[in-house]
Amino acid sequence: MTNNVYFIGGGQMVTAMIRGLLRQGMAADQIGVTDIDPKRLAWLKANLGVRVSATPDQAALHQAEFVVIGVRPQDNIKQVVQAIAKATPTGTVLSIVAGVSIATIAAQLGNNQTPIARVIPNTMTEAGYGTNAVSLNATADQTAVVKFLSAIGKVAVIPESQMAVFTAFGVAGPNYIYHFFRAMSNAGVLAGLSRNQANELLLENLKGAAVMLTDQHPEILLDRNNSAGGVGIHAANALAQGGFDAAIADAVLAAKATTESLGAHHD
Ligand SMILES: NC(=O)C1=CN([C@@H]2O[C@H](COP(=O)(O)OP(=O)(O)OC[C@H]3O[C@@H](n4cnc5c(N)ncnc54)[C@H](OP(=O)(O)O)[C@@H]3O)[C@@H](O)[C@H]2O)C=CC1
Ligand SMILES: O=C(O)[C@@H]1CCC=N1
Repeated sequence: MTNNVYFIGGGQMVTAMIRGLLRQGMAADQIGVTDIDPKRLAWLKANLGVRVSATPDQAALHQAEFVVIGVRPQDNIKQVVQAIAKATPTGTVLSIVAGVSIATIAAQLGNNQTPIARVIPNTMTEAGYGTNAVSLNATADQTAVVKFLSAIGKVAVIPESQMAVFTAFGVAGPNYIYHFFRAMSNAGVLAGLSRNQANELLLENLKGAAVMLTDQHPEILLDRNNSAGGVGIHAANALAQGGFDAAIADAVLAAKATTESLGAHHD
C-alpha cells in the first residue's frame, strides 16, 4: 500500500479516489488535500478524516509518494503545477485532468525527470466495474502506479495517443447508458407502464444483456430476437429512421473532440 498521497483539488473525482484508498485500508492521515473552497475542505475533513489545508502544503507535496492534480481543465493548471515544482516533489505527479498532456505538465514542471502519470479515472469503479486508463512518462514506475490505481479499480496502461478515445468512449461511457436508460424508461411510461414497472423491466434486461453480450455478438442476438415481419424488426426500423446509431457515434466523436480541446489551451 502507498504511504502518502497529496491531492490538489478535492472535488467529486478526488473524493471517489480517496474513498477507494480508504476502502483498501490506507490510513486517512496518510492522505492530504488542498482545495480553494473552504467548505469543500471542511466536508472532506469531517466525512473522510483526511488532512486538509487551504493552500498547498509544501512539506507534504515534497514527500508524497503520489501528488494528484485533481482540478478541472478550466482551472489554473499552470499555477497548480508551479506550486508542485516549488516543492521539488520526490514522488510521482499523477494528473487526472481530462485533456491535459504529459508534455504540458512536464513543461510546466520545468524538468523531464519527475515521474508523471496521466490518468483518466472512471466513476464506474465505485460499483466494481469500469476501467481507469493511465499513460506514463519515461521516468514513471509502471508497477508502482498500477498498484496505486488498483485501489480505485481496474487499470489499463495505454499509449497517450489513445487517451482521448478512452475518455470519450470508456470514461464518459456510463453517461450514454444513463441517457439510454432514461429515454427507455420514459418510452415505457409513454407506452403505458408505471415508472416502477418500466425501471424494473429495464434493469433486468440491462443486466441480462450485459451477460449475453459478454460472449455473443450483438448481430446474432438481434437476429434471434427479430422474427420475420415481427415486432423487433419494426422497432429496429424506427430506431434507424430516428438516427440511433448516428446519434451515438456523434456523441462519442463530440466527447473525443472535447477531450482534445479541453487541454489544448494549456500547451
Ligand atoms: N467527474 C468525473 O467523472 C471525472 C473527472 N475527471 C477529471 O477530474 C478532474 C476533477 O473533476 P471533478 O472532480 O468532476 O471536478 P470538481 O469541480 O468536483 O472538483 C474540482 C475541485 O478543484 C477545486 N479547485 C479549482 N482550482 C483549484 C486550485 N487552484 N487549487 C486547489 N483546488 C482547486 C475546485 O474548487 P471550486 O469549485 O471552488 O473552483 C473543486 O473543488 C477534472 O480535471 C476532470 O477532467 C476525470 C474523469 C472522470
Ligand atoms: O465530463 C467530464 O469532463 C469528465 C471527464 C471525462 C468524464 N467526465
